Amino acid sequence: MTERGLLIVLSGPSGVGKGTVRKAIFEDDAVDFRYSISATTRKPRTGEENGKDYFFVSRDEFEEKIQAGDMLEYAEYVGNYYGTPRSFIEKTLASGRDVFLEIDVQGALQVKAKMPEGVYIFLTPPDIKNLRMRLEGRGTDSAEVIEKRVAAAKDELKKMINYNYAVENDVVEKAVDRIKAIITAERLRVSRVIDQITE
Ligand SMILES: Nc1ncnc2c1ncn2[C@@H]1O[C@H](COP(=O)(O)OP(=O)(O)OP(=O)(O)O)[C@@H](O)[C@H]1O
Ligand SMILES: Nc1nc2c(ncn2[C@@H]2O[C@H](COP(=O)(O)O)[C@@H](O)[C@H]2O)c(=O)[nH]1
Repeated sequence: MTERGLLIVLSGPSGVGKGTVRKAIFEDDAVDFRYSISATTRKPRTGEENGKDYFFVSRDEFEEKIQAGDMLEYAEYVGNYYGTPRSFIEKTLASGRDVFLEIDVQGALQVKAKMPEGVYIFLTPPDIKNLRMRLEGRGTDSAEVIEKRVAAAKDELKKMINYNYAVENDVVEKAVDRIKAIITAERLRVSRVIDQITE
């Protein structure tokens, strides 16, 4: 029987640097896990590609997918739907490959309730002031949306306790190394547990 892949969930407030850190992790050729592309009703930002950054869909399409049970989890965040397509996750894990999700806190906690065996990592900013500066510096959101994202972040930080790990994103390279170390340790732990069961 094929050993199931490991589910790795990177989460945390908007603007903390999840995408930046995830892209840096995937630049490493030795990384062999698959990235789960989310669906969203948000409009693409300059440079974003359908099927690469997100599957960009209409609200009607998204709601049809919810009704059909096609979403492993979904959340409405600052006026748009975001969700994780279920079939990719199930097929990839069943084939023995590890899957990496980068999703918001509401979604991560939904996945954790369904798949507690996953590895749940909360990426945290040095502080809220720094988070706001990152959102402003990114230059992709209006002042109004930034206020909403910062307000959401204050609630999300309180949910850090529900994760297996908290990683500070003070310096991107350091955060990347910390996350890689967690994944290496978790893979070893899971394979050793399976060895003991099958001994
Ligand atoms: N360690 C860091 N130090 C300083 N700036 C950072 C750091 N990590 C990321 N940034 C910057 O912060 C901004 C937000 O990063 P990013 O878009 O990766 O966040 P995110 O958590 O993926 O946001 P969202 O959830 O909204 O997609 C970007 O401009 C990025 O370059
Ligand atoms: N619950 C989910 N949240 C997701 C998913 N994909 C992305 N996100 C999170 O949404 C916010 C906003 O993203 P942005 O691209 O508009 O800045 C951010 O926290 C993302 O991590 C998902 O599939 N499910």
